[in-house]
Amino acid sequence: MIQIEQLTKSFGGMPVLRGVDLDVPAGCLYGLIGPGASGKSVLLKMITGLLRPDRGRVLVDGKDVHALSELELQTFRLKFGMLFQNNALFDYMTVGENIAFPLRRLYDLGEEEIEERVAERLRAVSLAGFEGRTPAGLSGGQKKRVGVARATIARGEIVLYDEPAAGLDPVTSQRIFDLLRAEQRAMNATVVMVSSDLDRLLTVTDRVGMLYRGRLIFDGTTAEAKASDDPRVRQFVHGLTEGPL
Ligand SMILES: Nc1ncnc2c1ncn2[C@@H]1O[C@H](COP(=O)(O)OP(=O)(O)OP(=O)(O)O)[C@@H](O)[C@H]1O
Repeated sequence: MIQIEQLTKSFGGMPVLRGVDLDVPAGCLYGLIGPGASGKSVLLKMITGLLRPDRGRVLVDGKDVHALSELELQTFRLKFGMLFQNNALFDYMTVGENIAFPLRRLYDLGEEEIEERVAERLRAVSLAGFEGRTPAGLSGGQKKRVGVARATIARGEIVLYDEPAAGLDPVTSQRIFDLLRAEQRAMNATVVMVSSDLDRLLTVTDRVGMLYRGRLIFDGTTAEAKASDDPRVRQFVHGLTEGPL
């Protein structure tokens, strides 16, 4: 599980996180929501140790992430799968090499096993046989699916997704969310997902947290988020133009 305590961060004197406390239970699909520039991506990066807080702690399975040495961090990151906003696929590698990348970096596996696992992941995201293609020749939705395959190939216990469906049509977006949910259930992974596509995000989340002006102003089940009478949460979750935001 992930425990976040009093996480605080400023950039150039501008506070982004002002003492955020948040628990993500093991096996939970947690949706992190909030207006643009409210610190959602910053929070995700802090969970993996990619960005250091000014104050506060991130505990993953009881381990203080930011107290680890660089070497310990490398081992610790084996727990994670990640899909970042821009997919971060390597254009000079084939689809198969992209998906195999975390496996090659993290484990010493034979070529045959790597090939089998890449083929299995491609089947899971409905892109069987795409090993030899290059990312440049794929549609936006296909690139996202390759990103999902890469984020899940190392079978990390924790998977972080930042805007997994940004820029996709509604049908493809829903398919991506359904795929992420199916993957999360199959691996019993702990997932934190940031998405501005609330309608679809809330079809797959167990719990939801809302960041606003540097604070976590809501944390509860998806049903509680939808029924919240906090005017800020209600306005954001229901996409209302009138309200305090
Ligand atoms: N490395 C950095 N250096 C300076 N400022 C940063 C850095 N990373 C993030 N910020 C600032 O922190 C704030 C929060 O950024 P973040 O990317 O976490 O927002 P977000 O909630 O994910 O937004 P969006 O929904 O628009 O992607 C922004 O004002 C951003 O400019």
